[in-house]
Amino acid sequence: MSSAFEVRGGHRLKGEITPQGAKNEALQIISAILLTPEKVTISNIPDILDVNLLIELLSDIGVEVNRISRDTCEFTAARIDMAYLQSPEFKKKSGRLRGSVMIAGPLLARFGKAYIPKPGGDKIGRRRLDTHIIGFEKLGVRFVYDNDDNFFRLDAADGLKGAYMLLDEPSVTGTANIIMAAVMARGTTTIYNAACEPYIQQLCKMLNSMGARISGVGSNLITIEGVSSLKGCSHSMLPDMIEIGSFIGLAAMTQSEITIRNAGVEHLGIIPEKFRQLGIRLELKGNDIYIPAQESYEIQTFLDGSILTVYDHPWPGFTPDLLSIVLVVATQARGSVMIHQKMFESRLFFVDKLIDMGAQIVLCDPHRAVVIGLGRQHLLRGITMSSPDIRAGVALLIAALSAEGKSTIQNIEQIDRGYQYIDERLRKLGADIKRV
Ligand SMILES: CC(=O)N[C@H]1[C@@H](OP(=O)(O)OP(=O)(O)OC[C@H]2O[C@@H](n3ccc(=O)[nH]c3=O)[C@H](O)[C@@H]2O)O[C@H](CO)[C@@H](O)[C@@H]1O
Ligand SMILES: C=C(OP(=O)(O)O)C(=O)O
Repeated sequence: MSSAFEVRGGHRLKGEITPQGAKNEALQIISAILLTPEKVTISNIPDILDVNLLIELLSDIGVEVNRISRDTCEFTAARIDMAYLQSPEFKKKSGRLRGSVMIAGPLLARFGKAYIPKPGGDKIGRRRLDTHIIGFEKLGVRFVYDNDDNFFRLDAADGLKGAYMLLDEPSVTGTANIIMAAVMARGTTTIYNAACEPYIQQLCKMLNSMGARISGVGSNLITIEGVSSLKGCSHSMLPDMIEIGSFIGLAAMTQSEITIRNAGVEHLGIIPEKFRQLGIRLELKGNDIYIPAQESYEIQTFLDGSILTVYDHPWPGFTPDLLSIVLVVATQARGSVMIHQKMFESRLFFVDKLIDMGAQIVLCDPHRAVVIGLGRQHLLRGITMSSPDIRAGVALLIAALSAEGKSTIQNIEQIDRGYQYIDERLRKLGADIKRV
């Protein structure tokens, strides 16, 4: 696969686009198939690098994978090769994505053993696994950490036992991992300060349809009554809310009229409202989002007239995965906004590329940037740049599509990790983008 996008910007786009199935949900759901020896059918699977890698990893450890259509797979985890989990190939492969960490919970639940190599994913700051490991420990798991090759060996020789736990932080993958470990533990597990993103809600819905007994779904207090086994099920992924937010930003930045079809609007939480705070008009029409072509948009202030701050917060707050998009969209707004990325310390450094393109941004420190909107007084200039992480990559792509002239975006594997056939889909809206 080639590794750069060449974009000629400054064109208005028009048309309809349908979001892919949610990447971060898919990584949880596909890990959960390990909880049963029976067949599990998953649909609306996004065809993206991270998800394909996870499926490959499962197949390597013995899961039977039957792709019945482009977005639907049947998985049967009847026999698992536990020895493979200690091999160098496993360490290497799972080190290429973040989601691989979530096969540990189901393996502990079913086989009482698991191994976690240093996971991959975006290099956006420290990404500790403490919440996962401490949660497992509360369920009776012992762990050994090999410092030399960043490898956790987890063992629950006496089986898992339900427990009460108050998480140090509402980690998304940590909560998913602990829930999956606890579904077949003896007795009751209570997780307080649990993450409750739609990804987690969907996971719980799937597990309950497999026979699990989870209550409190959607809240930060989850109760799980252990059951002895789980059966097969069918599950369909929600539309990817991060892709939806990216398309809203794209429409505003390129003054385009775009309809996002089947956007699962009831699951978007505060996302539409945050884009409205930037002055973007959008209409929720049934399950679609219509964004009219807008000559300009003006960032709101707080009620007292002070400068708006957009910051990340665990669900139902605003997801950190859309802050890079909000930031890029603000560069062409009228008005100013402070972007405060509280969770990750290296996710704002990509602003230097936007500054090179002509944006007015002050990076105050690794967590905060002030954007002074250009209000379309002049367009950004196309440049050659490299995509540092998945969301910054798409933010740069949006900038390039709105910019004057040609841009080249390198390292687009980062974008392909999470956005399905993005060039092809954007071309259908009229974008001038090609892989080179
Ligand atoms: C595969 C997957 O699903 N990845 C998502 C998942 O990653 P992941 O599950 O790895 O992220 P976590 O929820 O564990 O935490 C992310 C970071 O935020 C920090 N933190 C977290 C909670 C909190 O209240 N305060 C705080 O500072 C953590 O220390 C960590 O550095 O959730 C992140 C946070 O929504 C998203 O960016 C990732 O896209
Ligand atoms: C940070 C992200 O992904 P990952 O956790 O897979 O690195 C993301 O999806 O924005």
